[in-house]
Amino acid sequence: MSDMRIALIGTGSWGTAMAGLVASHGHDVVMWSYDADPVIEINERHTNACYLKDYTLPGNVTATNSHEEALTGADAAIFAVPSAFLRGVARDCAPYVSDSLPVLCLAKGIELGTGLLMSDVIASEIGHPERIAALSGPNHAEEICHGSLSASTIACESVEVGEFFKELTLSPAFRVYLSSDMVGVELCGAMKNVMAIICGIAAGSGMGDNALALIMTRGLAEISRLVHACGGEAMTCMGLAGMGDLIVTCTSRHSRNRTFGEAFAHGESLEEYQSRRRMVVEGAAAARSVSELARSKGVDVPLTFALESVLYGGVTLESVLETLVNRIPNEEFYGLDE
Ligand SMILES: NC(=O)C1=CN([C@@H]2O[C@H](COP(=O)(O)OP(=O)(O)OC[C@H]3O[C@@H](n4cnc5c(N)ncnc54)[C@H](O)[C@@H]3O)[C@@H](O)[C@H]2O)C=CC1
Ligand SMILES: O=C(CO)COP(=O)(O)O
Repeated sequence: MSDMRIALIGTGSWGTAMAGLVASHGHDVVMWSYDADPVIEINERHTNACYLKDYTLPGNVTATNSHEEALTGADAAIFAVPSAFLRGVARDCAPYVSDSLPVLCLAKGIELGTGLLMSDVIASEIGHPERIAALSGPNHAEEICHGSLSASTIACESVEVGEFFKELTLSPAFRVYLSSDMVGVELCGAMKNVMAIICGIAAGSGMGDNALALIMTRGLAEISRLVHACGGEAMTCMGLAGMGDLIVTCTSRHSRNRTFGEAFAHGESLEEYQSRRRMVVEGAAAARSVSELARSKGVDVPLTFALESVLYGGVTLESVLETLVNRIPNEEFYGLDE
């Protein structure tokens, strides 16, 4: 793979770490930023301290606020925009994306109102879904930018496109596995954020390690039921995008979802937390969109429904907990038959 020019859409923490990873392989990376400040900082000082502290980008990474400038002449595009903004950003990029450009999606979420995966949101704006891949796994940007060992899964319909992005991102410290199960990989990425908020709330409310293991395990069961109902493979839930990402997001101090849950248990609102951290808590939006998708498929996702009712239904934590612990336990693996 000779040196290429890669458009990296988004200058948040994951976009910045991924830009560094790709650029370290010798490719020129042009980042598109929604905000003006990161463009000046990246071009003048090679840092993006608001999103990634103590990290210096390689010199072959530049930034712009122009979609056209980022995408013209690109050999591939990587979308690293929070899920809530992805459709609008993809729409603005569409005029500059050629029909055959390979595209990699890093966003984790489900679109409210449509139930679409993030790769499908991009496809509905730029067309040609067969050239779009999704990368998901236990990948906190704060560790990857410093070369700490990590791994991820790239899912794609096209083996050729999957292999292309694997080669673009693979390094000894960043191991990349391939999958053809886009539904499983992307749904896992959206749903583990919900479980991480619930784990944060549990920890912040004083529950112990047994309770956190219970939430992660029953969370994985409900993730598997929805993946299966949507046509994905339950085994994907056992992989990096499933169990791997669930563990890291539910336990890591870097996780915004987990730390928001803890802050919420101590009385901070979603709005207060997001403006304090200048970051998006995607599990909060996913509690709603995943619940909507599960209802449309007739799938039981009690933990997700519980978070939805606490965040948006005015239900108290105490009453939701009482409902959850008074449910009569079912067969451990119900809902996975044909
Ligand atoms: N941070 C991480 O370690 C990881 C993040 N991800 C996923 O990557 C995606 C990007 O997340 P992060 O880089 O963490 O974002 P972030 O929370 O660090 O940054 C937020 C970004 O959103 C941009 N933004 C704000 N308002 C906007 C608007 N109206 N339109 C467009 N952009 C706007 C900001 O400029 C900033 O670049 C998310 O879907 C996240 O789940 C996945 C794996 C790891
Ligand atoms: O997806 C992530 C880690 O893989 C990021 O998780 P948080 O959004 O909770 O920080």
